[in-house]
Amino acid sequence: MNETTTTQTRLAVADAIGIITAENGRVVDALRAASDSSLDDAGALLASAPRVFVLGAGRSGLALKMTAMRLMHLGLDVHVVGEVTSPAITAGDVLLVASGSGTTGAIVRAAETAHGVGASILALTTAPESPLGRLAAVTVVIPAAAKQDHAGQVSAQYSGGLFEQSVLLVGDAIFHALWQASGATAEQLWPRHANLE
Ligand SMILES: O=C([C@H](O)CO)[C@H](O)[C@H](O)COP(=O)(O)O
Repeated sequence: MNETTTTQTRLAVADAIGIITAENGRVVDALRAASDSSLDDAGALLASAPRVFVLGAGRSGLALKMTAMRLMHLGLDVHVVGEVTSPAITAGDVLLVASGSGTTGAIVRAAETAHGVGASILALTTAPESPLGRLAAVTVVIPAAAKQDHAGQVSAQYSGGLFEQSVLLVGDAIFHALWQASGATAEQLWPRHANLE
C-alpha cells in the first residue's frame, strides 16, 4: 500500500467509526425514549431468576457471552447454551436470547423447548412479531437492522452489525443497573472473575 492509499484508508476507517457511533447513538436514544418498561422488566427478570441461560447464534451469541460474564460477576447462576457444562433448562429458569431476526432456526427451536418446560424467555430482537418474539415473556425491541436487511435503510453497516453492538450495550446497561442496585463494590465482585486465565 502506498502512502496516499494508507492515508485514504485511515480517513475511511475514521469516517466509519463516526457512522457506527452515530447509529449506536440513535439506537440508545430510541431505547431511552421508549414508553414501555421492557429494559427494567428485563433487569427484574434476570435478577429474580434461579438460573439464567444465554443463547444466540453467530455474532449475536458472541455479543451475549459478554453479558453472561457480567451476570456471573454479579453472582447469578449463568450458563451459556452449547457449552458442554450447560445443564437442562427447567421451569422458572430464564433463557436470555439475542436474535436480530428472531427467525434463526436453532435459536427458535431452543426457545420453543425452553418455553415448553416452563422457562421464561427474555428476547433481544429487532422483530417483536417474529417466532422468537412471540415466545418471549419480555422483549427488548432494538431498532436496528436484522442480518438480511441489506437495503441499508436502518443501518449502513454490514448485516446485523448494529444489532450485535446494541446487544452488548443493552447487556452492559442491564448489568450496570443491577450492579448499582445491589450496593456491591467492584472489589466485592472481582473475586468471581476467572483466576485460571
Ligand atoms: O452472525 C451473525 C451476523 O449477523 C452475520 O453477519 C448473526 O448474529 C447470526 O447469523 C444470528 O442471526 P440472528 O439470530 O438473526 O441474530
